[in-house]
Amino acid sequence: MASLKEDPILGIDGIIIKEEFEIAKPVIDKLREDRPALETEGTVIKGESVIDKVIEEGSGGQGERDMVPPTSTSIHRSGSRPQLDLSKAAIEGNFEERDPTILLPNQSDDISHLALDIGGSLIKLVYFSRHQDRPTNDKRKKTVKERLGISNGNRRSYPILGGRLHFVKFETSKINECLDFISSKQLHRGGVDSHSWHSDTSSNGNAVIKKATGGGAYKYADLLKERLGVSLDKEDEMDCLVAGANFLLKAIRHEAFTHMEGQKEFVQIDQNDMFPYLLVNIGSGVSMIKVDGDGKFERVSGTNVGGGTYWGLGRLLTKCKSFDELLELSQKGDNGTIDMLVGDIYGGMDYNKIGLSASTIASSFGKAISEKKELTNYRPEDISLSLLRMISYNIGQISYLNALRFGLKRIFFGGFFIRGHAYTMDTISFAVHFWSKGEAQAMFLRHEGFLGALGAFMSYEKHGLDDLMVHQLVERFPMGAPYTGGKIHGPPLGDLNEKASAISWMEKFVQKGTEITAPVPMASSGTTGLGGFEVPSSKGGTLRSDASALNVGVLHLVPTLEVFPQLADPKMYEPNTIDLADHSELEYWFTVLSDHLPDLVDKAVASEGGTDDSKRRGDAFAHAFSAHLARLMEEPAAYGKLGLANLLELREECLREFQFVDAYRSIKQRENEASLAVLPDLLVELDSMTEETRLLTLIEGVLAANIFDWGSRACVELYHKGTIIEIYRMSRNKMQRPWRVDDFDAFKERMLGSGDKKPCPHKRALLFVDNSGADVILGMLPLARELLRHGTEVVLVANSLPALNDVTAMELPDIVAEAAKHCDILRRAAEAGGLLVDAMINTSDGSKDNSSSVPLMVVENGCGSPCIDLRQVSSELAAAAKDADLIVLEGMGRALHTNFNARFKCEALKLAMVKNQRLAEKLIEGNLYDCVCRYEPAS
Ligand SMILES: Nc1ncnc2c1ncn2[C@@H]1O[C@H](COP(=O)(O)OP(=O)(O)O)[C@@H](O)[C@H]1O
Ligand SMILES: CC(C)(COP(=O)(O)O)[C@@H](O)C(=O)NCCC(=O)O
Ligand SMILES: [Mn+2]
Repeated sequence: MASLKEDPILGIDGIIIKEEFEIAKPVIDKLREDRPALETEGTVIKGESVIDKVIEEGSGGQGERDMVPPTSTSIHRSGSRPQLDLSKAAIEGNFEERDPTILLPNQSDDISHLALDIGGSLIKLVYFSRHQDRPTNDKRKKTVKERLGISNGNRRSYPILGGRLHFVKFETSKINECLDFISSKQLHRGGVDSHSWHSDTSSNGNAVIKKATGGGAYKYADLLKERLGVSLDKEDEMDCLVAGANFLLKAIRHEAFTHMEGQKEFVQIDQNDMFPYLLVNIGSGVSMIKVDGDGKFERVSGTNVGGGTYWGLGRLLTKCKSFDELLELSQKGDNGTIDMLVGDIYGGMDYNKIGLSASTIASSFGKAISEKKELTNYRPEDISLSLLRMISYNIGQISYLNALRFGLKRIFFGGFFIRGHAYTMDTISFAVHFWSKGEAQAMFLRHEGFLGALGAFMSYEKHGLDDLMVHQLVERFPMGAPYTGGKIHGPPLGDLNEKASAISWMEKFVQKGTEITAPVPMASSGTTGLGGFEVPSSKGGTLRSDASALNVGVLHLVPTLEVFPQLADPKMYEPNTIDLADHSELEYWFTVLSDHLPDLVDKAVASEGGTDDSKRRGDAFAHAFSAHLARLMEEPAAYGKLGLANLLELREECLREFQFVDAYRSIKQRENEASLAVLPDLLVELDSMTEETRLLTLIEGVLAANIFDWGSRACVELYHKGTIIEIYRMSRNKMQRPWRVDDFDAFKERMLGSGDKKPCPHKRALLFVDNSGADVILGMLPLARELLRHGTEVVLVANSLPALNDVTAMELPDIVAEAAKHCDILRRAAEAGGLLVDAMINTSDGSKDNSSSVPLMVVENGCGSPCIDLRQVSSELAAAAKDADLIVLEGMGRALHTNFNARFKCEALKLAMVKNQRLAEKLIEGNLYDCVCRYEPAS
C-alpha cells in the first residue's frame, strides 16, 4: 500500500481521511478485510461515512485506489424514499417573512451538484449531497403543524433541500484520479444525489452540463466530454472567485480570521459593511481583485510570483517530492544562512533610522552569491524557508500597495498557496502590517482554495444558495451526520400500578432501581482500542505543523433551521457559557471527555449488540474522536470558534459517523419503563397537595431528577455504585432551599400571585426537556401537567437526534401516550395536541371525558447535542416559539453550558442540577449537585 506521503492530495474530504487514516490505519486495514462481512451482516454503511471514505482513500496511490462503484456499496436505501416532487415545484414563496426565502431547485434535473475549478496546479471540486432521509413521525408533525398554523413547512411551499457541500481537491497532473473520483461518486450524472435521485440525463442522449472555471475548464474540456460525457459550462474565473468569497463571508460564521505571531483570531464580518475589500487569490499565480459588491469588482493587479513559483523553484532546489514536504521542510529552516540580512550588511547592527532590525531580510537569497558555495552546500530546509519568506513578503507587499491605491483597509487572502500554514500567514500579515503601519489588515479564509469552485457552484441557477442565511449552514466537523432515529419499544407496563398502594411511588421506584443501575452489557475487554489513545503532542514554537488538514469541514445545509424568535438580541447571543479560548479550561474539558470515552464506547458497542462489527466501529470511533480532541488541544481554533457546546456536539457527530445511532438506547428504555411505572402514584401524591406546595415539589422534582445524567462523570460513578437512586430519593425528599441560585419565590408569585391577586396564566410554555427516564417523566411531565391545568398550552421541545441519554422528539409521543393512560389532564391535552392520533387511550377509570383542553404538543429542536445553539433551531420550534410567553430550559447542557446568559423576549426559567464540580465553582460558586432555579422576566 502506498504511503500518503507519496500521494499527498486526497482533497478536503481526503484530507480529513488522511489524518484519520494515519491514526487509525490498523483499524482501517481490519475494516477493509471485513468489508464483505459488514455488508452481509446488513450493517448500514452510509455513502459518505468516514469508514467508507477511509477505505476508499486509504488504499493510496494511483491505480490502486479501490473506488467502490456506487451500485456495489452497501448503502441500504428504501425504495419508498421520497423523491423530489416535481408537481410542487412552482415557486410561490411567502415573502413577508424577515428571512429571505430560500429558492431551491424545483426539479432534480435542474440542479447540478458538482462544480469544478481546474487550476494550473490543483483541481478543486465542490459537490452537493442530499441529507439522508431520516424517519419522521409524520402524523405528529402534521398535527403540530396544524396546531401551530404552519402551512406546508412554515413558509415555503416547495421542496426544501437539505444536504451537504463537500470540498475535494486533486493535483491537476493527476486529473485521471479526479475523473475516477467523480465517476465513482456518480457526480457526473444529473440530479442532486444520483444515488437516490434518478435523473441519468447522460443515458438518454442529452449531454450533462457541469459548471467549471479555471484554465483547465478549457484545456480539459475534451477529456471530460470523452471520459464522463460531461460538457463544461465555463464560468469566468474572476466572477467565480468573487462570488465564492462573498458567499463565504456572508454565509459561514467563522470563515475569516487574522493570523499574527501564531495567533489566530476569527473576525466577524458585518454583512452590511463588507465592501469594499481587496481579494488576493494566491494560486499558481496571484490575482488581486478590488471587490465593491456582489458581482461588482475589478481585477486591479496580479503577480506572476505566486504559489507555482514557490513549489516550482522549491522542487528544483530541494528535490522535494511534494508541496507539503517542501512546506514542512521550511519549518526546520533558518533563512539566515542563505538570505542576506540587514545585519550582514551593517556588521550585525540594526539599521534603526529606517526601522530595519538586523534580522530583516535585505536581499532574499543574497548570500548565495558566495562563490565558495554550491547548491549542495545549502540545507534544503533553509532554501525552502528563504523561498517561502521571499514569496510571501512579496505578495503581502504588492497587496498592500494595491490596497493603498484604492484606499482599501481589508485584504482577504485565498488560494491554496496559503495551505492554512501558520508561518505563511504570519509572514503575509507581517508584511501588510509593516508596510501599512498597522492601517490595513490581512485576513484569511478557511475555505481558502475553494473560492473559484464555490463561485462556479453558485452560478447554477435556482439552487438559491446565495440567499442562504448564516443559520442555515451548519458546519460540522469533520464528518457527516446521517439523520437517523429510533422508536422506543418498551414492553407493556402492567400490574405494577395495580398493586400495593401502601408503598409510595418512590419505594416502587427504588425497587425498580435495579432496572436503572444494573450494569449495561459491556463489550468484553480488550476489544476496543482505547489503549491507542492519541495524546496531543504539542509541536510548539511559531512554526506549527501544517494545521489546515482538518480545517474545512463539510457544510451541512439545513434550510429549515431558523433563529429562535424569542432571543432578545440574536446578534449579541453567544450560546456557550464557557469559553474554551482559555487554555486551562480547554485542557480540563479535554480530560473530562477523554476520561469518559471508554465508558461511552462500551455503551455504544453494547447498543449495537456487541457484535464484532460494532466493536470495530467502536474502536474506529475512539480513535477518530481522540484524534480530533488532540488536534483541538494543539489548535483550538482549528475548526472555527470553539466552545464547550461544540466539543459535546462533535462527540455526538462522531458517534453518528460511525453508525452509532443511539448509544444509550437500552438505558433510556429501562429508565423510561421504571419511571412510567411509578408516575401514576406520583401524580396522586402531587394532587393531594396544596397548590403552593405542589409547585415547589414540582420544581424540586425537576431538579432532583436531572441527576440521571449519563454524560457526567460524577453521575456515572453513582450509577456504577448503585447509589444514584438513593441520592435521588434523598434529594427528592429533602431539597435544601435556598438552592444555590434560587428565584423560586419570584416564579411562584408569577404563577400563583400573592394575596388576592390571581395572575393571568401563561398562554404557551415551551419546555426544553433533557434526559430520558425520571428526568422527563417524573420531573418535566408533571410540571407540564401543572401548566396545562393552569390553562397554559405546553410544547415539549426535545432533540431531533439522540445525544447521550437525552429524550428525543420521536420518543416523546409514546412516552406521553403511556403517561396519559393514567392521567386525564395529560390525555385530554395530548389529544388536543394531536399526540394520541395512533392510540385510543383508555383512562385508568375507563371514563372518556372529551371536554376541550389546551393542547400538549411535541416539537423537535433541530439538533442532536446535549446543548442547544438557539441561532439554529428547527422551523417547527421557531413557529411554536412565536406565541410563547414562557420558556423553561432544563438540564446542564441547555441551561448552563449553553444559554445560562441568554436573554429572552419572554419569561424564562432555567432549571438544572450542577453535576460537575468545576462548573459549580465557576458558574455559581457552589458545589457538585447544587441546583439552579433561575427565573427571568421578559427582557
Ligand atoms: N498539494 C499541493 N500540490 C501542489 N500545490 C499545492 C498543494 N497544496 C498547496 N499548493 C499550492 O497551491 C498552489 C495552487 O493553488 P490554487 O489556489 O489551487 O491555484 P490554481 O488554481 O492555480 O491551481 C500551488 O501553486 C502551490 O503553491
Ligand atoms: C453532557 C452534559 C451537559 C449533560 O447534562 P444534562 O444536560 O443532561 O443535564 C453533562 O453531563 C456534562 O457536562 N458532562 C461532562 C462533565 C462531567 O463529566 O463532569
Ligand atoms: Mn442530557
